[in-house]
Amino acid sequence: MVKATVIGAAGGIGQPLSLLLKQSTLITDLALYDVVNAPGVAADISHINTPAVVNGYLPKDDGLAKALKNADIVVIPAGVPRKPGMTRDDLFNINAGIVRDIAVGIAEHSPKAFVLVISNPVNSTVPIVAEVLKKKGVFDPKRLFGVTTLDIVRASTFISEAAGKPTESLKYKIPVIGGHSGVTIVPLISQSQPSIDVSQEKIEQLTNRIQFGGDEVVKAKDGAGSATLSMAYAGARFAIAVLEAASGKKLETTEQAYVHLSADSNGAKEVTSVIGNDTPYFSVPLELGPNGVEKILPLGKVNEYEQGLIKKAVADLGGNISKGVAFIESSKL
Ligand SMILES: NC(=O)C1=CN([C@@H]2O[C@H](COP(=O)(O)OP(=O)(O)OC[C@H]3O[C@@H](n4cnc5c(N)ncnc54)[C@H](O)[C@@H]3O)[C@@H](O)[C@H]2O)C=CC1
Ligand SMILES: O=C([O-])CC(=O)C(=O)O
Repeated sequence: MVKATVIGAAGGIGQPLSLLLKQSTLITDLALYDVVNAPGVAADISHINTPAVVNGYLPKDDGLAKALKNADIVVIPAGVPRKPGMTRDDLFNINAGIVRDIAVGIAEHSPKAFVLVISNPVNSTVPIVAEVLKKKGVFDPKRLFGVTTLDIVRASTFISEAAGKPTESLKYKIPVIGGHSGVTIVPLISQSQPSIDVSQEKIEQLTNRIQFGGDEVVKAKDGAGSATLSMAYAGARFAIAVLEAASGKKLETTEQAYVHLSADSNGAKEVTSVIGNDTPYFSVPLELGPNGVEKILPLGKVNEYEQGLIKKAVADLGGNISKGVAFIESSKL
């Protein structure tokens, strides 16, 4: 029996993400929570003839507690998205409090769940969840993930296009490390598998496109929000990978996420030998297993250009992380 809970399930990401999770036969209980319309989304999705039993919850009648109770995995796409001209950090003022309150619910009702944070700014919302769980004495760094899968999905798409092989995008694996906003997103294009043979100028253009891919969608949606469908795809892919690994399956692809490096102190040593000791959180390639992070995998060979990108990412991440930590320090929990 596997219970998956989506918090923010009626939103632009939440609805298609819930739909994709309902397609997974690994999930037997799908709990959909939102401050609006969750029962409607649940009623709709519940008619699909896959195994998961679907229930929708609103805040009334202890809905959050019921949605979270005994969850094995909690996916959080709750909160506001960007409009043109905004950075992800501009979402902090609204989303920090939303994510904090959800984390309090997780600490109380599903402290052993895998927690997947989608709400932006991920660089800060993951530390917020961690600090709440620490305060409540239930933090396990192996089970907390900031979802950065969309960055690796974009990298595969853009790089296969640049290689002239857009129909083979699924084959293209490019590690994307760091955080999840602007220059904190660091694609390691030199490690692309299969490799691509393009000029340094093209590599720099591709790097910029991967770093600012979210802005492309925000601009195209013109005030109607940010990426929702590609994010639902990426979020479902990562959630299902976590569940498959938890069930003992050996995964064929390496997933990545923004984790606290204490999730695997041995693996972290190799990572910090490349990125330094100035950030406790970083998106890294992971081996997932029954308890979540089994291993933080080596970053591999990084060239001088990428080393420069890492330096900028680490510098920016520091402020994002301490802002999240300070928010919980000043919150009454
Ligand atoms: N990690 C990533 O790669 C990505 C993250 N995002 C982020 O995901 C978040 C959600 O984006 P969208 O789905 O487009 O927004 P949306 O506005 O369409 O949906 C958000 C949902 O959250 C709900 N919500 C608000 N407060 C809540 C609370 N306290 N508890 C439960 N639900 C609550 C809303 O009612 C709404 O249904 C945004 O912060 C966005 O920036 C978006 C794309 C990619
Ligand atoms: O750009 C945004 O605000 C949403 C997001 O995180 C992404 O699409 O990567």
